[in-house]
Amino acid sequence: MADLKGRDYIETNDLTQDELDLLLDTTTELKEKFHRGEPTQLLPHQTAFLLFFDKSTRTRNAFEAGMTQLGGHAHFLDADVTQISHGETPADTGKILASMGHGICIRHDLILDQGNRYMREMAQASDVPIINMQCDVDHPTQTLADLQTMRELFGTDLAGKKIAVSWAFAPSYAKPLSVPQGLITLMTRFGMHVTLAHPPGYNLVGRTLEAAKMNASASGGKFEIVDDMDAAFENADVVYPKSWGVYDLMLARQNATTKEEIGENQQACLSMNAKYKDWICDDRRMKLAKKSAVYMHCLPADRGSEVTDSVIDGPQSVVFPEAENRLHTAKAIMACTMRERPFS
Ligand SMILES: CC(=O)N[C@@H](CCCN)C(=O)O
Ligand SMILES: NC(=O)OP(=O)(O)O
Repeated sequence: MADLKGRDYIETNDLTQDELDLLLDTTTELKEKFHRGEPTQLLPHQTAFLLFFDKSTRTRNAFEAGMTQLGGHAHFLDADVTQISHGETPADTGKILASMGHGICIRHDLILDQGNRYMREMAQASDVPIINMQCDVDHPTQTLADLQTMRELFGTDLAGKKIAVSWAFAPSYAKPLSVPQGLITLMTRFGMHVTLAHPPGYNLVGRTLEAAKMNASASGGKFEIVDDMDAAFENADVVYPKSWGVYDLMLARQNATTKEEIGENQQACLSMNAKYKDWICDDRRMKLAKKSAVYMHCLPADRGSEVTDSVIDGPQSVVFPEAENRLHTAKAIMACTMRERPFS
């Protein structure tokens, strides 16, 4: 029987199918108890440290409220006001926090090739679970909530259901790749037909594409990449359009040293995005998907760019139940990694 006690949750691909099922079943149990008003104090007197290098609304509050509901305490840490900003290493920081609490949750998503590495280095050195609240590679607490939401809508057998994970226009510089990468990696585990759509140049990182291909072939699902948002939406059960950045331009920006270089890079990103302003999820595109299709987004969404108000506020949108599921999945991940299996 699967048991995640003491384990890290850094990428969904680190877990077996049984382990993912344990997290989903625990989520359902915790959610039902929450709605019945029953206590779920599975982690009394435990502390989870929440270390944020970047901003958050949903994730921080899901983990803080979630830990209260589990009977423990979530301690918020802004990386900028810790000694990390003076160069203290992930190994040292991890050892110290592990000696004082029971789990360390980290968001470190905006710097390519750093967030995932930071979490892996801390995990090597610390003997409490490390939970990834979004890194440069994956956003596994988001995608688990997305999977939970789909299971609630379509039943636990998602085999053959089509999800369109599409790039969408945003007037901002560059959003992380972790959400689309996490989605194609996880949804292909469940036999889903995953279509990734993006304009030329907006490629995801190779190892996540490889993982999606392998997962699809192992589960009997499908994984394809197209450069046409309409084609991706055709006959979809779920549409998940969101913006992300151009990897090479994001990397160039990280390496830029002068104000001029940064300015030029930013301009290049904005003008590249602007070529694809018509990549918006609107009522016309929703009609290409199945009548029963749902619109999903991790939020925050760029209204008027990624999606029209009529779609995100319309009858096919499930973004608010999806966001609520961040709470119940966060509790399940903490409860399953910070103690033995909670419900038999
Ligand atoms: C603006 C920004 O960094 N957005 C992030 C955070 C939202 C997490 N789902 C993103 O779109 O990936
Ligand atoms: N979806 C998500 O991760 O939201 P936050 O950035 O607000 O945490």
